[in-house]
Amino acid sequence: MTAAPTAAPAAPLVLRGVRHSYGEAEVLHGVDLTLRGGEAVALLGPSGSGKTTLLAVAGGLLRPTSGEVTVLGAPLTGRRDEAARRVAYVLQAGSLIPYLTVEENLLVRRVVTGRRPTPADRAEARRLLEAVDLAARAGRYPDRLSGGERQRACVAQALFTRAPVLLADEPTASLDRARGRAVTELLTAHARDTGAAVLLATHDERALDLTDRTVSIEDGLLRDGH
Ligand SMILES: Nc1ncnc2c1ncn2[C@@H]1O[C@H](COP(=O)(O)OP(=O)(O)OP(=O)(O)O)[C@@H](O)[C@H]1O
Repeated sequence: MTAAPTAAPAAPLVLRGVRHSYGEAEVLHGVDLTLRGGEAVALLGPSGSGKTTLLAVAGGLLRPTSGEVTVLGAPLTGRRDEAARRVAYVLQAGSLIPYLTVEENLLVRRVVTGRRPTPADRAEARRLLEAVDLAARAGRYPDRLSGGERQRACVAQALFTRAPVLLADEPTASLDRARGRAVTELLTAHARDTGAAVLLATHDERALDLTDRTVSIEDGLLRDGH
């Protein structure tokens, strides 16, 4: 037997032949997608094309009807998997806990029960809140934020987890052009600086020049963009 060549490190996120159906209706028809570490990829497609479904399958929120998803080489079979813990999510519906302040909503993502946040945790939470222009809102509760502020808090929350895979579903939907670009820039810089793979779903073509690559989805099928 010959020795196996040194294996390249597994890609942060790989989807192979992923199909998904809601009842009888198949909405993903065999998606193949690989995200490399350090790249930010835009998933562009019109409303109803399958972006949210693809992200939900990639994050373990939905099981594919067939095909497979791996995170750093480990199979993802559900939200409780070890693999799923390596995926951070910016959900369209938001993910802020209402009885925690904005800053606490970040800290709770990484600081496990029983451990107090360190000064370094707090400093990083503050740095991220500053990056999304929410430093002045750090002590507020989510119900006292605007829709755009909530969306930016969710982005900061996902970045704070330092997960190697970050999936963001329309993270700029409630933002004006300048803030939308700032958030896209932040996600791209996060990929570059931390080596994370970032996939952001959007139907907004205005910020595509900021990501490393675009893949388009139409009627549940991918085609490579630029
Ligand atoms: N829970 C569900 N049950 C049945 N069909 C669904 C469900 N969720 C989505 N669909 C259908 O699956 C298809 C893809 O929906 P999906 O939400 O993934 O698209 P999208 O590209 O994210 O759209 P949008 O940009 O409007 O959020 C659509 O035809 C939608 O009607």
